[in-house]
Amino acid sequence: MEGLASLRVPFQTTQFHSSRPRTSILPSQAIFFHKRSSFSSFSASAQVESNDGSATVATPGESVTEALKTKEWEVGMFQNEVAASQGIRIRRRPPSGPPLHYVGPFQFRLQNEGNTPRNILEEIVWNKDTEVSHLKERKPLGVLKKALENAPPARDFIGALKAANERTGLPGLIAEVKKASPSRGILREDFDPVEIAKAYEKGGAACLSVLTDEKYFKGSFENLEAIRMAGIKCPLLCKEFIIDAWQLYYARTKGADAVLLIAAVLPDLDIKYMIKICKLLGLTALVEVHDEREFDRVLAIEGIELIGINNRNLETFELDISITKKLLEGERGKIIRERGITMVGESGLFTPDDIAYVKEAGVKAILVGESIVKQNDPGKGISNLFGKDISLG
Ligand SMILES: O=C(O)c1ccccc1NCC(=O)[C@H](O)[C@H](O)COP(=O)(O)O
Repeated sequence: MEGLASLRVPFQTTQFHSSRPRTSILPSQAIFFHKRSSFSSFSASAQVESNDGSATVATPGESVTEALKTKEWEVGMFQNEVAASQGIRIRRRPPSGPPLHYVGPFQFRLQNEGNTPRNILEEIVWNKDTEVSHLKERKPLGVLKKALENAPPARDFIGALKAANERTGLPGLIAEVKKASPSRGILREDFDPVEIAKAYEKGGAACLSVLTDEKYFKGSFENLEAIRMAGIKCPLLCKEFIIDAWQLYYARTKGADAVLLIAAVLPDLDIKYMIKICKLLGLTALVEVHDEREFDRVLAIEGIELIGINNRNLETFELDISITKKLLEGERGKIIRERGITMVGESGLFTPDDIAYVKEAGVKAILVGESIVKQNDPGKGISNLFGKDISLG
């Protein structure tokens, strides 16, 4: 789509690319502008049928493209309302609406509280929404379904974690291939994803987590594909911000064996629907929670086999590994044991004491990035983390 720019840069992530004079901008406001497509000159009233079969009416002066954008925004607003009713604070779309104003070839939007993300997770989700809609245009679902025929077979992610847990008596390790993160910046300058993946596997990792988000984590689907094609045997988690079922198909075509579904972002119906699609594709869903409310929502969903407790608050970056313990105490821990759900402790794990602490809390697996990816030898980083060599020898 069009180039998006902002004068006030939220979280220092968007860039200004315009030669447009800045004098017309109010001091506390910013402007998003887009180059208008050739469709924009079409101004007669028109009706178009959208994906859900309903019709969108373009009023006089409004192009079909603009009308569709408005419709898309309305759907987003409905999603925001459903999500909010489930305690989800992340808004799927900016609530103050799509771009409104046209001058010459540019489309303007005043930046205000309603269209500025409230935290980094919301910013990531809004960007992902735009990114995915562009990708979908390039590779529609039909094309992906065809590509699935050539995808490598999916491997047993939970089976690998359980086997490692039985072999070592310690939580099975999902080792994360991550170059950077919003909370920590660049973690490793000399980043060779395949070399890191090989070192992790040699060091005793049961599974690998590969960041595919480019903008915030400097990851890529090329990394995921390259690791899969390099002969790595560990099952691979596609660590992505999933907001659309299309991404599940895409991840599978790139060699993923598992995907992450974040309860702080996805309403219950989305999680239920995506779990069904995952089963259809042979993908394992790691459903991530951070607090009691999210955990209870997820426990009420049928067919959940793998739940991660993220010790990092993705809105504030605050890390607290006692969250894993708190959520697994009492009735919830009992339900987990009765149902045989595999629990994963995620984020902020650095020492053998941390591992002992979350193991004691009841996790059978851990997801670790920073503490091992930063080591010169990430394989050695694994022995340091566990306080002993857990490789197959
Ligand atoms: O890590 C971040 O800054 C972050 C920000 C926004 C959304 C997600 C984020 N991280 C994802 C993760 O939770 C971690 O990559 C993963 O659990 C490993 O954590 P760590 O061992 O602390 O690197």
